[in-house]
Amino acid sequence: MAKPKPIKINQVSKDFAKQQVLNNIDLTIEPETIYGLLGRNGAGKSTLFNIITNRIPLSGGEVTIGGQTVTDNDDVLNRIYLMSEANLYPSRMRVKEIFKLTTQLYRGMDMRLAQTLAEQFELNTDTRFNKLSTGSRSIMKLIIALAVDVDYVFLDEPTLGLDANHRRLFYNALLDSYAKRPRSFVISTHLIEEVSNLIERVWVLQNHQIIVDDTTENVLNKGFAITGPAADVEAYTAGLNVIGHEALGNLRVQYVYGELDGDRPIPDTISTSHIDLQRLFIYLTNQEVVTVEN
Ligand SMILES: Nc1ncnc2c1ncn2[C@@H]1O[C@H](COP(=O)(O)OP(=O)(O)OP(=O)(O)O)[C@@H](O)[C@H]1O
Repeated sequence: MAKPKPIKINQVSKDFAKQQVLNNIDLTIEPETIYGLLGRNGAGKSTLFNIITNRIPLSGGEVTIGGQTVTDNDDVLNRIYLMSEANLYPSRMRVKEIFKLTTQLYRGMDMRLAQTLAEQFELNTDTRFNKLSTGSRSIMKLIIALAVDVDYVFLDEPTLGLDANHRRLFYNALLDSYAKRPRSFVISTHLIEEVSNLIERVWVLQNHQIIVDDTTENVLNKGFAITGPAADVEAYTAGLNVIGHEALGNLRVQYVYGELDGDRPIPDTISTSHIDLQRLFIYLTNQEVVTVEN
């Protein structure tokens, strides 16, 4: 089967009344790649997902696949699945009926996988949707997202309401399913450390724009903690892209995003180490103005 065409997000903007949410977003979603979309509460993650999947209209720009717009285009929309908090199902419908409905709305669904996952997650498929707990609703939607036959799956806070065991089960099921049938997943989440081993590419949405669009590996390689006596640390980090700092007794830690200056010798009093994605995200999104060199 030929590889699907990438999704291109070109200069996409969105305003709600007078409130600007997205400002000229440019992104490419490649086939068979797992992305993490990170952003603080209200940054616009769900809005971006809703636009890409044609749930809401955009205010400017366009979203295309292979040159075709996604707007009201069923031919391309049936290759894209959005799992979100919204409950779109008839409330009295049973889980197994919802699975069947999904096969009709998309190109199909791997019913055997859906059944296996339902057993693993202990979801009774005879239960009516309105009788499911919050966690069980999430589980049902996750099962559909993993079993539906599409090229692009958008997961908007997929683990909402799931306990730690179920979250682990889901991450494993996602990787398993991806290995058997590679396709793209775009995951928005606040549980950054839990997905950092899963995602190949990181997007950070902040101040209406994408401020990071890079491989997870590159992003992690660019994040440093520089620790030592305050005067030495400040002298060493002068001119570098400092995104945050902390005082630890007599020591100071400055967090840097970007290249360290290779020509500048590191004093003996200073230690440098890499930082995790969660901490990097906190500092990148804590500031009014952030300079990010992609
Ligand atoms: N239908 C709507 N009408 C008006 N404003 C909206 C609408 N949907 C979203 N917004 C506003 O757009 C902004 C972005 O919301 P969105 O839900 O996309 O953020 P998010 O990044 O998904 O947030 P969270 O992490 O809290 O779920 C918020 O200020 C929200 O209040």
